[in-house]
Amino acid sequence: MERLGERLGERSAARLAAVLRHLSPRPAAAPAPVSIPTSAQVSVVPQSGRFCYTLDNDLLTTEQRQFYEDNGYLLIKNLVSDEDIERFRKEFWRICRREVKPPGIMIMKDESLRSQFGQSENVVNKVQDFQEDEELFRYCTLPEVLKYVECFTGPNIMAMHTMLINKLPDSDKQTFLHPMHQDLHYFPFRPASRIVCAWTAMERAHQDNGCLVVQPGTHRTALKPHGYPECEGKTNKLFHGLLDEDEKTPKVHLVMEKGDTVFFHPLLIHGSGINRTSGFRKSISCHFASSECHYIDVKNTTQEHLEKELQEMVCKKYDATSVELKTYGTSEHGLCKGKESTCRRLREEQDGERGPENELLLGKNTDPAWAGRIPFVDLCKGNLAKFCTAKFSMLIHNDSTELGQLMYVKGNLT
Ligand SMILES: CCCCCCCCCCCCCC(=O)SCCNC(=O)CCNC(=O)[C@H](O)C(C)(C)COP(=O)(O)OP(=O)(O)OC[C@H]1O[C@@H](n2cnc3c(N)ncnc32)[C@H](O)[C@@H]1OP(=O)(O)O
Ligand SMILES: O=C(O)CCC(=O)C(=O)O
Repeated sequence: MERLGERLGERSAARLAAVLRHLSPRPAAAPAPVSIPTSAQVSVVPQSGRFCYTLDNDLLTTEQRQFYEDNGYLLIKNLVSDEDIERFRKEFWRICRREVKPPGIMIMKDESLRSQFGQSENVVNKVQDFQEDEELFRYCTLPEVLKYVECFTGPNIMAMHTMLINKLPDSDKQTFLHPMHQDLHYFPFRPASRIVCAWTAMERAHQDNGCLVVQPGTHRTALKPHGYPECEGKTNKLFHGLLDEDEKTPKVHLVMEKGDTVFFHPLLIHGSGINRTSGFRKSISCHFASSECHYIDVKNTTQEHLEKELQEMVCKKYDATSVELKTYGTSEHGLCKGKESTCRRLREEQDGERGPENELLLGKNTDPAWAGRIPFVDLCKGNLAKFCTAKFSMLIHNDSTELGQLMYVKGNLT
């Protein structure tokens, strides 16, 4: 498999690893866990009766809680500083220019500009899965963001999916329309109410440049069938939308200033239109989930065809007749430059009953290479876990696996 890694080249290999992280129920190229303390002041037990989408906390006012309960989103003005946003903007430029190449990152170009040589802010619609980019991942660890996230997830938080969207000027209806959808369609884990998206405007977002559009109250509905809806212009691959748009519920355009942040529920129906201005519309976002969430099997659900589409793409892209996840899984240390020892160790841990991670948990790991690592049990006590190995999987067949257990796979973590 190391030969496969060489053949694919660095970029493809990182991409393959990213795709497989989406698909594999087992940890992929595993970075060392990083922990960011949360306040741990939020009760993990939803308050009975009045509130079911927010947890008891000392941050949200009763009105704010009620607003989220009723509408499925909460907008906090001026949450992220200009200084941080400028740092994210600069990092985005560096990624576009390939000055930095964080492992696993996905750079999505505008379809009509794909053949264009080079990459710049002018052709990149979004970067996704930036968990290995220290500067961008700082967004997910900002205390001002996390303190709100906690109100929805509780204190044990996983950063599940990250995006920086750069909605390009769109003169010919070719590009970046986000059809109305529910994010839960992409997530094979539950419960939905312990998942929340934090979305921060990096410049003023308004109707003309394709701000977020939400249908308030739709978080109270079930997950609906998604696919490629008929819409003007081209549809982007893997951008599924509601097959039957909910015409009855009014749409609200979320006009937001730079730094404003909206937190929204994964069942809330939302999307964004095209950018009719000549400027860019940037946002940075992360989907967080409680580490007490568990994976579900998407077989025979409305999410199953997304799984199939992903599998087909992987098979086609890597010229495989079937995706043998176990085989790919063993190649991770070869594919992930600079992380060999970590990956190999985790690999050994998966294959044997006992691994260094478990020994760390048991206090028996004296290897200096593991010094300072945080065992999962501690992550559970009020920390944000940055752990892309726990990245959601569409192929989980064990419907009771906790997200946290997927981080380390084996061992009695309780
Ligand atoms: C790892 C994949 C995970 C996706 C799940 C998202 C989870 C999100 C969860 C959170 C949800 C939050 C809510 C949300 O965010 S909702 C939106 C969620 N969807 C996405 O975020 C998808 C983002 N895009 C990608 O992951 C990549 O760009 C894909 C995987 C699509 C291509 O990757 P890549 O560029 O490396 O692969 P390739 O060069 O070999 O092309 C393969 C094929 O794809 C075609 N093509 C490429 N680009 C476009 C385009 N723009 N328009 C139309 N087609 C396009 C291309 O022509 C070729 O087709 P064909 O020649 O085979 O016919
Ligand atoms: O930022 C956008 O334009 C749309 C984002 C979105 O729909 C999402 O994060 O689910």
